[in-house]
Amino acid sequence: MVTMSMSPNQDYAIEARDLSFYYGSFRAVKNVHLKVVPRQITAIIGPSGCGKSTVLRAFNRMNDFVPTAHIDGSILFHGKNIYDPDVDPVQIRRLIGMVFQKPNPFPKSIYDNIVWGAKINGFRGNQDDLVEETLRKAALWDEVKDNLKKSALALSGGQQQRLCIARALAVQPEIILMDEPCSALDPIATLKIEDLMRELSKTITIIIVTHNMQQAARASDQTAFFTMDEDRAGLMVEFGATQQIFTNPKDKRTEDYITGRFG
Ligand SMILES: Nc1ncnc2c1ncn2[C@@H]1O[C@H](COP(=O)(O)OP(=O)(O)OP(=O)(O)O)[C@@H](O)[C@H]1O
Repeated sequence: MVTMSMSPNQDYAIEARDLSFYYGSFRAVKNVHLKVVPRQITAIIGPSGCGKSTVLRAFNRMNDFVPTAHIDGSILFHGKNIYDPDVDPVQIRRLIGMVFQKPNPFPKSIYDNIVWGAKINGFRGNQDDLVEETLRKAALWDEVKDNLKKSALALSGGQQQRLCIARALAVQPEIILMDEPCSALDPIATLKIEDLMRELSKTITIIIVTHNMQQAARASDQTAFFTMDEDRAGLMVEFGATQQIFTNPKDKRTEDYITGRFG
């Protein structure tokens, strides 16, 4: 197994280098170069089918579960291509966690949702402390502290999503990938998640796929705009500071998309 320790001067948290992604013979994404800035929130936006989720999942090898999927190019994490044969994907998914569109807590207690993954990953510390600390980080502690043995499925959708974020945090990742994490939530729960993302980004890197352009504009530091080419392959058109992308895009395709003329 490869040990990944942060090199002190690394200017990216993870980097896609000339990444093309295939499902069988279909090239879903082509030639993506993307350097994700550490401890910031990066939003990936673009029209349906342009490969946002595919790229996001490539960042922690979640696509390994799709038998026809394969990549060209590399994804560098601590200077190492995570697709190299000596890299353990389980270790990658511990360091690069994921939160999905629909909250998916385990059908267990709130407490067990937090400690389960941590125990599998060799956690030997005090479980009560881990649960409290993690739920505080996920801005959920005050709402659930008296009901830790209650089923996670009895929580509201927004609370379940914050629990899923807590569950991801419990194994101390460096990066959290979020695939449309608020699409099943109401506006108040959505804002709570965005506040939480802002707080978490002081210490970890967040990459979020969102269809909601206001959310990208409001909640991210960097934005990557993807679109689809004539061959239906997704490509990255533009990447930069969110404010620049939304106020002064360099590419006409970005401008058309963010002003609602396309997509
Ligand atoms: N498991 C799969 N097998 C085959 N093709 C797939 C698979 N998953 C995605 N695709 C195809 O890859 C392309 C990119 O899909 P992807 O879901 O990454 O796009 P997206 O931008 O996230 O779309 P959306 O915004 O609609 O979620 C699409 O053409 C899609 O049909």
